[in-house]
Amino acid sequence: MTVIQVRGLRKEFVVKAKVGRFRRESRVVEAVAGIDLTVERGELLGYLGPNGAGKSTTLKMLTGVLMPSSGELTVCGFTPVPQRRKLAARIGVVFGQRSALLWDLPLRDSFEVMRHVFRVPPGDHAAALRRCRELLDLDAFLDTPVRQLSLGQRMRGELTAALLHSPEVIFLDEPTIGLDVLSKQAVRGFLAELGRRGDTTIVLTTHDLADIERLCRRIVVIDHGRVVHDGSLSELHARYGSRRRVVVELDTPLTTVVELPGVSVESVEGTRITFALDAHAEVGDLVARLVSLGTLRDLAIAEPAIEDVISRLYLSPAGVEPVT
Ligand SMILES: Nc1ncnc2c1ncn2[C@@H]1O[C@H](COP(=O)(O)OP(=O)(O)OP(=O)(O)O)[C@@H](O)[C@H]1O
Repeated sequence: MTVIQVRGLRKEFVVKAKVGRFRRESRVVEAVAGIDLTVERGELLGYLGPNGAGKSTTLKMLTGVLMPSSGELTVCGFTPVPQRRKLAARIGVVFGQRSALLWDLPLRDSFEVMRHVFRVPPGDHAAALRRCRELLDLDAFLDTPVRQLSLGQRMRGELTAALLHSPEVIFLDEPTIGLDVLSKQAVRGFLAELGRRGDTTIVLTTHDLADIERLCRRIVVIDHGRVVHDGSLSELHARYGSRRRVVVELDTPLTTVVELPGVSVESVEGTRITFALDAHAEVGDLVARLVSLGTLRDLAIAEPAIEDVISRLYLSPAGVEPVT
């Protein structure tokens, strides 16, 4: 079942910029420049892109906060801005910088307010809260006023608040930003569990590469307001020619140049050489060559790092065939 359907979505902002000492000129910023996207029920989608790519703007349009300049979009069958109230009952939103919690009251009271706002039957509310308490370890700070919570504790509270009415789709904008390692793990573990159950669709923007590796089965990358990749992480690696590294330890320094298709020398430190292999190169061919030179002592293969592939992707201009 399709829960998000987006066709030709655009958002332009008119900004005033100072020209010279006194004059101000209007300039149009195209934040989202024609996005098509279909998301099915239960998908866990990573929505990525460099700073200013248009991620938050897209999320704001999907959640009914911003009116699109043009294009069509439905979320859970609703058009977000005109049907914002109906949509609010079906979605959950966690925007890292904004809080849905009541600052001066204990966390528990915010959850009680949510129950009334969304008219959740008491039994359903209690069951949802019990699950969040267990999975997010809330009990130690349920009675603490929100303003006294640490960032990680608050984020766990925000996630709970967004989920208590059992939304079909949850939108998360940078949910792990600024959290310590343990809180990050708690949040990721919770989202992974939510994803595994398969009935909640999750759309997540993040700059944290560990979030992507741990959670996102599908990755949509945008740049300059356009989709430049839509697929799995392994497709991303294959498409952007991410390179494995083979580090070899030799008995004596190499005197012959090793020339193989798709293999290049990345660094040489005495008898230790790091080779970079593109997606089509075979490790076996490199090993066979080094053995034939009679010099190989030890070898380690490092799989492509996600940092490598994402930085290559962000550096390749949108619409142009990526580097291989
Ligand atoms: N209210 C606004 N008025 C004017 N320009 C805006 C407004 N909101 C966003 N923009 C511009 O639209 C573009 C996309 O911004 P957006 O916040 O969607 O990017 P992002 O991908 O979420 O970036 P980041 O990773 O830094 O959060 C940027 O050039 C930004 O300056």
